[in-house]
Amino acid sequence: MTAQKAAPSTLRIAVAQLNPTVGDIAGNLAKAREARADAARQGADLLLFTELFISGYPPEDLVLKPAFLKACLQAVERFAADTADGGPGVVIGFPRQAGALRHNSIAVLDGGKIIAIRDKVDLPNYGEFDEKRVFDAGGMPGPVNFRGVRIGIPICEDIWGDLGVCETLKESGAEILLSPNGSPYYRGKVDVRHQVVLKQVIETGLPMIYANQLGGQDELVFDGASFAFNADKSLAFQMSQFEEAVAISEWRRGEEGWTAENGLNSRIPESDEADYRACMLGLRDYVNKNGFKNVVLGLSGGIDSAICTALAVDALGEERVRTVMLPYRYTSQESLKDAEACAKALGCRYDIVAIEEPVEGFLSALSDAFEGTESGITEENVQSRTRGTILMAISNKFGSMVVTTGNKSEMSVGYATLYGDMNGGFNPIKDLYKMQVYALSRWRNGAVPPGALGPSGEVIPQNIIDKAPSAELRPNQTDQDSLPPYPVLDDILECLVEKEMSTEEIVARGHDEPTVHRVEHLLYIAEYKRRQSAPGVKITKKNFGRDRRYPITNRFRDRG
Ligand SMILES: Nc1ncnc2c1ncn2[C@@H]1O[C@H](COP(=O)(O)OP(=O)(O)OC[C@H]2O[C@@H]([n+]3cccc(C(=O)O)c3)[C@H](O)[C@@H]2O)[C@@H](O)[C@H]1O
Ligand SMILES: Nc1ncnc2c1ncn2[C@@H]1O[C@H](COP(=O)(O)OP(=O)(O)OP(=O)(O)O)[C@@H](O)[C@H]1O
Ligand SMILES: NC(=O)CC[C@H](N)C(=O)O
Repeated sequence: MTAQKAAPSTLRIAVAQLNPTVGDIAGNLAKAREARADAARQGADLLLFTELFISGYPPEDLVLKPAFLKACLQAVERFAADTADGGPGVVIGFPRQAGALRHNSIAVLDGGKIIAIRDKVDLPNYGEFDEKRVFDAGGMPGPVNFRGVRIGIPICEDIWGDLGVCETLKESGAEILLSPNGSPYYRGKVDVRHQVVLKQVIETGLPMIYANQLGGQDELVFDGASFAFNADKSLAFQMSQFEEAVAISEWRRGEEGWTAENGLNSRIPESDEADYRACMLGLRDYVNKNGFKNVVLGLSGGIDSAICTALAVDALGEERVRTVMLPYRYTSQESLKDAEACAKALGCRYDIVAIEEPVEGFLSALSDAFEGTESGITEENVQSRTRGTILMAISNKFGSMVVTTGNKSEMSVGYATLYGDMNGGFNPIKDLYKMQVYALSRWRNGAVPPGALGPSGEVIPQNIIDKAPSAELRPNQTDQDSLPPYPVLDDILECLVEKEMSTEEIVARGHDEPTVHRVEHLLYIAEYKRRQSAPGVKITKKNFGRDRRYPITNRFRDRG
């Protein structure tokens, strides 16, 4: 008989808050191995990865491919073999086939083997999540005996829902909870997560370590900000937001169970900074993970293209950003001056390509067809489409992705031209209302976020912030000619989009009834445009991606 090992009184647990790439199984395994070497250097006994780390989260329909699941399992088996070295054990997420079922799972690796597998019970199926589509729910999990410590491993939504996963783990003997997460950013989410974890800590009387993924994946940004709470509700540690890290905490077994204090108490940024950094990280990862060397965008002298340029330079560095001013006869001297000043402040390339000739060429080609008609929006859209064509030509010639710049207010009411300024591969400000664009521009002029590659100082000239916004598609045009003032528009939109309020309730907030009805109408009739729009970073609880699935063909109007 082998002697029973005494249960340890300390456990050093490392959290790997890393940026995997969806589908890059070999790359993610290499990253995991590096993290384990780092954790070993820090003296870790156990290393906790985030949800579905091997595949990257969310893998979506990729998990419907048996070959993908097979490759994920092989990667986990290879990683398990590494643990024969006696170094840190590992908790790592991967999608797995189990007979006819597919699970969102974790494997616990130690001593050269997979010593346990647990499956996610509660599959989120709302907002941006679609897990019931591709995964089957696991059975209620029991704790895993890791070197004499019974650890409970609730996977992400298992701690959010009310299926009682944490409670079951406690009842079946778990001493500590380790939760791998793939939790996307929205404004204020760190507090929400703290509250979710605290609720489980209070209900179970167990401490919990919460590990979250980092990085951009299409529209989602995973912001990290992993943390742990002790059973007495004190914060054991807080890791940084928007940055990769492998951080260790030392847990001690006492009369009251396991507690930790590692002193790591990273600053969590305020909302404007957090939103800016989410947009920056989302753009950076979209461009880099999709293999673009550089980006190009139309710089008009307005606020939207200015903040997009700042975000691009911060995300990629000035040498990877090319701006183009595309003036027409309605472009003012002020715009030319502001655009140039902005590019100069950010240090990126600035070219001027006049669009007079191509626009006149289109209009001349159409002159017979348009004979006897009034000049109007059609001709204005030709300007926007000419700009779009030129930007796409530069994209094709130099392999630079076009950054498109429509903010959420414009995307809401269809104030953008299809195949014109809507051209582009990715939109970093798609989920920022116009007033937030102003707020973030002001914030960026006073600060440089950690990890930004751009310069400090006034990178968005003050005049761009102060002047009235205009598309300059006809003489003396301003946005307010056809839209309510942005503070009014944004409030109505937030009520309609984020809060799903009735038009009656919105009017009761003090808004003019015809304006509310008009905005609601514009919102509904612009659905077809949004369906054709480029993806962009999710910042709010409800973006125009998967969070809000309205029909295009829709006659409903809320008239009480
Ligand atoms: N339900 C539906 N399903 C599919 N397609 C539909 C459709 N309804 C219209 N369409 C098509 O869409 C076309 C209309 O869309 P589109 O060609 O884009 O043109 P449209 O929406 O009529 O005009 C563009 C609007 O954006 C404004 N704008 C343009 C450029 C920049 C800015 C700015 O400040 O940033 C603002 C401009 O002032 C104008 O109000 C129709 O001619 C029709 O072909
Ligand atoms: N003269 C121009 N030169 C270069 N790009 C332009 C020009 N006009 C428009 N664009 C491009 O088309 C987008 C839509 O711009 P527009 O001026 O019509 O309205 P906007 O939404 O207020 O944007 P912005 O605040 O950047 O001006 C701009 O963000 C820019 O990328
Ligand atoms: N991946 C998940 O299960 C995440 C769901 C969870 N509600 C979150 O947003 O963090």
